[in-house]
Amino acid sequence: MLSSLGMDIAGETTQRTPERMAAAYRELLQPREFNLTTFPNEEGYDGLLIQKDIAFVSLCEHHGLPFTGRATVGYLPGERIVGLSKLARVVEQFSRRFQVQERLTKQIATYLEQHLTPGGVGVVMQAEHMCMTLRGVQAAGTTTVTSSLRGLLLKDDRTRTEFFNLAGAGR
Ligand SMILES: Nc1nc2c(ncn2[C@@H]2O[C@H](COP(=O)(O)OP(=O)(O)OP(=O)(O)O)[C@@H](O)[C@H]2O)c(=O)[nH]1
Ligand SMILES: [Zn+2]
Repeated sequence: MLSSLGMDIAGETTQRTPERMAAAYRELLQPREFNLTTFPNEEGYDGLLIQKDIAFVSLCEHHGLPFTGRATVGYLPGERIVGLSKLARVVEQFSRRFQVQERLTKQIATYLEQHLTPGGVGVVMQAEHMCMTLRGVQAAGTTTVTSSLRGLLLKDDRTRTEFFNLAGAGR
């Protein structure tokens, strides 16, 4: 591919470029392993917990180009609470594969719903897709926003409003 694009892959600096490029893509497509550590909700915490601005990098399955942005993940605890770092690890787990943003957003919500059995889950993702900002339509600066809501965050107006207020506050 690089030769056909005009790169001299025999050059001293570029002879390992095909190999480096393959390794770079492998790295982007290889999430780190993790265990979803949970603890009993001993305090009976019944408020929303929201983690904002989790940076992620994914690859668009149409062009193999990155889309990057920030995720906000929240849940309403049931009998167990999750270790805080694990929310960002779940985002990484599903980001580091060929994706579309809609599927990525749903997969994170479904995973937390199934593994935490919480009162509700909410995921909001905003991203820049390089395939539409750097090439193609070249809509520089465009952000795509997706959301997936489960349980009370979907069904209960007050909880949903609180989630979006907290998710939107700050930056
Ligand atoms: N729904 C959705 N579409 C995406 C995502 N990432 C990229 N796309 C779109 O996938 C579409 C692929 O369209 P095609 O017409 O087959 O490809 P293309 O000729 O390269 O299209 P252009 O990008 O418009 O030049 C484009 O409109 C992309 O913007 C995503 O996460 N979700
Ligand atoms: Zn694309």
